[in-house]
Formats: sequence, C-alpha cells, structure tokens
Amino acid sequence: MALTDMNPPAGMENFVVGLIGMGDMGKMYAERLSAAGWRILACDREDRFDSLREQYAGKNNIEICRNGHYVSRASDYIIYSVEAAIIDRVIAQFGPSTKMGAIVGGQTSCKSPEIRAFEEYLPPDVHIVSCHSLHGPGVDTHNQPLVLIQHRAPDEALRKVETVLSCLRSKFVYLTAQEHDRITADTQAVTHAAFLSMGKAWHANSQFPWELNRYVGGIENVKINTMLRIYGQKWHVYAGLAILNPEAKKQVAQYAESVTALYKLMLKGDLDGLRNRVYHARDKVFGSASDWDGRPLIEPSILSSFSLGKPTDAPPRPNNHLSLLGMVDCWAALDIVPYDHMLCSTPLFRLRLGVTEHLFRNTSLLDETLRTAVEDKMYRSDDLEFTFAARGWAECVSLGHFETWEKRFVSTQEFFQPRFAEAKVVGDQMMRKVLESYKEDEK
Ligand SMILES: NC(=O)C1=CN([C@@H]2O[C@H](COP(=O)(O)OP(=O)(O)OC[C@H]3O[C@@H](n4cnc5c(N)ncnc54)[C@H](OP(=O)(O)O)[C@@H]3O)[C@@H](O)[C@H]2O)C=CC1
Ligand SMILES: O=C(O)C(=O)Cc1ccc(O)cc1
Repeated sequence: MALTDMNPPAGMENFVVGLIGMGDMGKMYAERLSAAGWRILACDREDRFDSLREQYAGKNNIEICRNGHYVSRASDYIIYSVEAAIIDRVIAQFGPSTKMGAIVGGQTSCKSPEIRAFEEYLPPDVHIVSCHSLHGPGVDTHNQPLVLIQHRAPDEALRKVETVLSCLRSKFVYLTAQEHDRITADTQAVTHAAFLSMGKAWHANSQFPWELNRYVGGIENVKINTMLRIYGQKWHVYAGLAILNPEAKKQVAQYAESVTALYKLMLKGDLDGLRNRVYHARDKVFGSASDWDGRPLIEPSILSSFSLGKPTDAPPRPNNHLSLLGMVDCWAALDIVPYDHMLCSTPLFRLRLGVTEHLFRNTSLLDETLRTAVEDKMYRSDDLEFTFAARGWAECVSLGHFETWEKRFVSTQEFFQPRFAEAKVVGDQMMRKVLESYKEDEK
C-alpha cells in the first residue's frame, strides 16, 4: 500500500496521537502509527528525553516531548503505555493536563486500576476509550485481537480511535473493562502460573531442560520454548497481570491447589483416584473424547519439529505433565472453558492451550501420562520443586508483593539468560507456524 493511501482521512488531517511511555509497546505503536501517516507526540521518563530525541531524530512525524504534560496538552488521543503497577501515579501526574475534548486510553494488561485512575484524575470533558493489544511487542499486529473499551465516550470518539488504530490491521474486540479483566484472567493467569512455575522448578534443580534426554521432543519443545519466552520478557508485564487482576488471583491460588492435590495422588500411587480426577476435569473443560472434531490448535508435526535440545529419533520419554494436568484441573474447578475466549486469545495462549489440548485429545497419551505419574519416580524431585514453585507464586500473588514477585522472576530470568537468543529463533518459527494454521482456520 502506498503511504499516501494510509494518510489520515478527511477531517482528521491535524489529529495528533500522544504516547506516554516509550517502552516496547509504546515504541511499537509509535512506529506503526507514524508509518501510517499519523503525527505522534511521545515521551518516556524525563531523564530519557535526550536519548529518545536522538533515537527519533530522523523521523518526521514522531516528536519526542520532555514529559507527559507536553504530550497531553497537545494531543487529540493519548495512550498511556506504562507499567500497570504505576498507572495511577502516572495518570494522576499528567491526566489534568489533557487537552479539552481529547480521547484518553491505556495499554495496560489489567483495566480496573487504569479505569479507576482515569475516572479519578481526568477532567470530565475528556473521553475515555481504552485499548489492549493481545500480543507481545515483537508479534505482527495483523489479525491479532485488539480490545477496545468505550468506557466514557460517545460513538464518535470510538470511531476516531478505530480510524487511528485500523493501520495495525488487528481484529477489534469490543468489551467493557470488567469483561476484559475476567477474560484475560481466564486466558492468561493459569497458563502463566504454569510456565512461570516450570522455569522456577528447572532453575531450583539447576537444570537446562533441553540438555536432559527426558525433556527433548514433542510436548517438551513447546513447554521449554514458551517458558523461555515468558522469562525473556520484562517482569512487570506478568506481575501486573497476576497481582492487579482480582480474578487472576483466585486462579493462581486454585492452580497451586490443583497441582498440590495431583502431586499428592501421584505420591500415594493412587492411579484410580488420579485418573478419575483428571478424566472428570477433561470432560468439563474439553467435553468427552468423542466431542473432538475439527483441527487441533497445534498440528502434532509442529510439536516435534522444533527443538532446542539434540534431536533424537527415539520417541519422547513419557512424562507425567503435572503442569498441564494442573491447568485443566484448575479450569475445571473454576468452571472455566478457555475455548469460550478464543476471540481474545494471545498467540502464546494458543500455544499453551494447544499443547494441553494435544495431551488431552489423545486418550492413550493421557493414560500413559497418568501411569507414568504413579509408576515413574524419575520426575519426583522435578515435580516437588514444581509444586513448591506453584505455591510460591500463589502466595506472592495473594499477598500482592510486587517486590518479591520481581525477585523471584529476575533470579530465574538470569539463570536462563544465556539461552534466550537461541530460544527466540526457535520460538519465533514455532509461533509463525501456529499463527499460520490459525489464519488458515479462518479462511
Ligand atoms: N509487553 C507485552 O507483551 C505487553 C504489554 N502490555 C502492557 O503495556 C504496558 C507497557 O508495556 P511494555 O511497553 O512492555 O513495558 P516497558 O517497560 O517496555 O515500557 C513502559 C515504559 O513506560 C515508562 N514510564 C514509566 N513511568 C513513566 C512516566 N511517568 N512517564 C513516561 N514514561 C514512563 C517506563 O520507564 P521505566 O522502565 O523507567 O519505568 C518504560 O520505558 C504495560 O502496562 C503492559 O502490561 C500490553 C500488551 C502486551
Ligand atoms: O501471550 C501472552 O500471554 C503473553 O505473554 C504476551 C502478552 C503479555 C501481556 C499482555 O497484556 C498481552 C500479551
């Protein structure tokens, strides 16, 4: 498309978009919106003014401002793209400087604190239309869900936001702030808890799982890559999601309970008890095995084609997949059916649900998993650490301790740091395949 095709439409030629917070998401928006012809005013913390200005010196329609006051007073639509934990302070600081009649929104992953702060600090003549791109900053925005929340605004303001953001070519999903928080908790809280706990457990045992034969191949590839992708991000993104969303708190707590109960059944060697519990959860979340039709979220060939470890011709060693059994048990306990929210699913969520679905779709694989759980002692110490890790995250989230959360996350991030670059290459390929098959489904 020629750049001129993407210029602002008639009536919005002088419309200015303001971005407060020029981290990963803010920069991604600045670059995409400015490429579509929108004039951008942007800022980060004041001490980054000079370096940001230098970085964007050659970009004609991105102007870096000293702080959020300069952005707010001259922009027609302002997006706050800062850490969720400090959103109220940042809005309190710059909100009163908002241009009269402007539209304001935020990018944070949990909307209740953001909306509360907008209501408290924005002048009454300012419209509130919030947003949330349901993917990380490195993902192509095309076709990904983009939530729009018309909280306090006439339709005309929403139309303007749609016009500006249409250049992302994402799929708009219209929700209230409350619906957004419930749905994102349902799709993200439990799966994040599982993969964060996996990383912590491997770290506690000083294991790089791809160096161990028992973690090479099949489902293990997705588990390891997803775990590394999560630990490769900034800590505050996942802390904010879990700690600030009241629905998420409940789910992280239930996940720890589910994992503990399943682990105890494994220790007892109670195969019947374990099978009954897991089958019951499977039927609640996925329906009975005979309900399976349609394509899986992840083709089995994708599962085995990417590996960080040495490829082997041998079939993957059976694992008890406590982390995945725990997710389904938790969803069942809370009456959550994750498929109800596919419209709001992130690419990583589709991977995480896809790998779980792969295990539960295949009754013989599931039965082998349950037998392994009671008979094979090889994973006992990994699972002990995993159970501790899940309970540790749950305690930290229930107490709302951002500082402890950060320390827990960063120590494990440092442990895996040397492998992030390689994992990103493999993870990007895996993600591309999953996204391609998702697009094919929609044709
Ligand atoms: N990363 C992701 O995958 C996604 C993130 N989100 C959400 O988007 C928001 C931004 O995330 P992301 O870009 O990844 O995070 P980043 O940490 O990369 O960016 C946030 C930026 O805002 C800056 N900032 C903090 N306070 C101020 C202030 N007073 N004025 C101006 N700038 C300030 C931060 O500075 P400093 O670092 O010094 O605090 C940082 O540079 C978060 O709420 C996150 O939850 C939403 C979708 C996906
Ligand atoms: O897909 C995931 O769950 C991610 O990890 C990426 C992510 C993180 C935060 C968001 O608000 C949206 C997407």
